[in-house]
Amino acid sequence: MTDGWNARSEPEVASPNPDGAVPVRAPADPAAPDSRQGLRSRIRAARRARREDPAVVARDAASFARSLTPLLTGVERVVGYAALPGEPDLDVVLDAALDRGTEVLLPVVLGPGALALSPLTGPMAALPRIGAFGIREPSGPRLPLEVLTTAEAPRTLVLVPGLAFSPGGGRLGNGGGFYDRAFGPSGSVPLRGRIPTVGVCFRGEVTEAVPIAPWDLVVDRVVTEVGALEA
Ligand SMILES: Nc1nc2c(c(=O)[nH]1)N(C=O)[C@@H](CNc1ccc(C(=O)N[C@@H](CCC(=O)O)C(=O)O)cc1)CN2
Ligand SMILES: Nc1ncnc2c1ncn2[C@@H]1O[C@H](COP(=O)(O)OP(=O)(O)OP(=O)(O)O)[C@@H](O)[C@H]1O
Repeated sequence: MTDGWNARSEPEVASPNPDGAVPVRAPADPAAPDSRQGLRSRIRAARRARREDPAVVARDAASFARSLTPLLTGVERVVGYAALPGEPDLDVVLDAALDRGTEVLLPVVLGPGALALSPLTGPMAALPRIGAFGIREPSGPRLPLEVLTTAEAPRTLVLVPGLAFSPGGGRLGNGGGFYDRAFGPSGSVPLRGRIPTVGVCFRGEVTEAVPIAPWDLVVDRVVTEVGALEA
C-alpha cells in the first residue's frame, strides 16, 4: 500500500445479498476522487429500496440482534449508534444490553467532524431526533471521547456504522469523517489495539472495493445480518 490507497484495479462485487443484489461495484480506479462517493450512492440507493418493505426491516433487525448479541457477552460498556432509516438497526440489541445492566453510549454530533458520547437511559424508541442529520440522540450529558480510554474504563466494545466494509475491516462511512476523526489512526482517540471495534453493515455491502485512506478507521471485525465475518 505505497500510495495510501487500497489499490485494486478490478474490485470484486460483493457476494449477492440474499434479499437482492446490492450494486457495490466500485469504479476501476479506487483512487479516483468519486470512488467513495460512487460507492456511497449505490449503497444508499440499495438501502432505500430495502427499507421499503416493513417485513424485511423487521427481519433484518432480528437478524442483527442474533448476530451481535453473542459479541456482547462480558462487555460492560457498548458504544452503539441510533440507526438512520436504512442502516442496520441496533435498537433491539441496545435495549437488551441496557436492560442487562450494560452501559450504552451513543454518538452525538457536536459540530462538523466532531463527536461526543451520551449515555442511553431508556428505550431507544423514546430517543428524540435532536441530532444532526435527524439522528436520534440522548438529551443528557455529552461525554468526551476520552472516557473510552481512561484507566477506569470498563470492558468496552464499539459498534461502528458503515455503508460498506472490506473483509479486512476497511470502512466506508457517511462521508463526514466523524468516526475517522474520533477513532481513526490520527483521530482524537485511536481505537485500534486498544478497544475492540465491530463494523456493522449488510452482507451485500461487504466488498474488497472499499478504498482506504491512511486516516480511515479500520475495524477489528465485521458483523452482518448473517453473522460475523471470519477475520
Ligand atoms: N446512525 C448513525 N449515527 C451516526 C453516524 C452514522 O453514520 N450513523 N455517523 C457517522 O459518521 C455520525 C454522523 N454522520 C453522518 C454524516 C452524514 C450523514 C448523512 O446522512 N448525510 C447526508 C448527505 C450525504 C450526501 O449526499 O453526501 C445524507 O445522506 O442525506 C449522516 C450521518 C455520528 N452518528
Ligand atoms: N483524522 C482526520 N483529520 C482530518 N481530516 C480527516 C480525518 N479523517 C477524515 N478526515 C476528512 O474527513 C472527510 C470525510 O472522510 P471520509 O470520506 O473518510 O468519511 P467517512 O469515514 O465516510 O465518514 P463518517 O465517519 O462520518 O461516517 C475527508 O475529506 C477527510 O479528508
